[in-house]
Amino acid sequence: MQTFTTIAGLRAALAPLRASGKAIGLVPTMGYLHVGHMELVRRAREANEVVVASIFVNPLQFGASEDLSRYPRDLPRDQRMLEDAGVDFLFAPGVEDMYPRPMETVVDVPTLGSQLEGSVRPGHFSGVCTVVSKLFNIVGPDRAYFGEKDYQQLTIIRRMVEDLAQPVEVVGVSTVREADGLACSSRNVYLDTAQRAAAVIVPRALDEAARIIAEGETDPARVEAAVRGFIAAEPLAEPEVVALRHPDTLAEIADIGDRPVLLLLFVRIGSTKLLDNRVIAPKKQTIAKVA
Ligand SMILES: Nc1ncnc2c1ncn2[C@@H]1O[C@H](COP(=O)(O)OP(=O)(O)OP(=O)(O)O)[C@@H](O)[C@H]1O
Ligand SMILES: CC(C)(CO)[C@@H](O)C(=O)[O-]
Ligand code: BAL
Repeated sequence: MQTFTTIAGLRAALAPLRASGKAIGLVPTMGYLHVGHMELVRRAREANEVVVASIFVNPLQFGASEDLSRYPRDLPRDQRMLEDAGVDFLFAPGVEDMYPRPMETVVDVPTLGSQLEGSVRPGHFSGVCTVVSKLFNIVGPDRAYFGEKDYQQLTIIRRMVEDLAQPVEVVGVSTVREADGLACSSRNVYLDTAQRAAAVIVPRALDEAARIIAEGETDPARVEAAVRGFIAAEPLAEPEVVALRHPDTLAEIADIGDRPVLLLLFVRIGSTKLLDNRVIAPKKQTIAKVA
């Protein structure tokens, strides 16, 4: 695996491969890799002749009071993991490589990006769209891989690619979990022992919502209130976003009919944000047979 820190270096390495028609898969990350990231890499490796991973802790997507400076970093360890997984190129630019001048141009998907997680992280998704667009321009991937754990991010990126006709196929990858169900996440290292034990409330809240819906509840507000209460019963957990939405558009839903619904959770434990979600299929109506 070759590591590049400059845009020009990576472009020069990829140009002949692209010219000879090789399919390029891109896995964008912020590093401090875990098995969830490695699943994205595995999917990219099985479908593309060339795999590029990127590691860049993107300042544009962090608010002033967020964890940019303490975000976990371990480049040598990440390099070993990517090399072992058969990645061809790692792009690990510094801020000065990626943004030699303050960015004047931004990419924004404002309606989708200002709600849910965006309502508690203003500007976050614009920062994500801007850096992901720039990575697409640098790498020119045929396919790019993103986790369903960040469901709103994945939805916004799909919309950006469609709106701007960016020539890349966006591939969503199922969430990889710890043994107790907690979604793997780089920020899980922030949790102390008590917080880590409490964090299991997040996947359990998804189970609770599925149970309530399976029992026949059709009012989204009642499901959301019950799930909020379920999470808040864990003293260390603060439910910031609990929302039932349309799985494709993230639009609010008036009632839970016979279509699957998406439950999105954004829960704080101490200062750590945990994201999770599940698409829940409602209870099948049993239709009485006419004799
Ligand atoms: N558990 C997981 N399963 C599948 N994909 C994941 C998982 N965790 C992260 N990803 C995906 O990996 C990519 C890079 O994510 P990122 O580097 O921010 O990691 P993260 O663990 O989500 O970090 P953070 O804790 O900062 O949210 C994103 O597309 C993200 O959705
Ligand atoms: C897609 C991404 C790498 C852009 O910085 C980041 O938001 C992430 O890690 O999910
Ligand atoms: N995984 C999403 C990146 C972020 O929280 O900034």
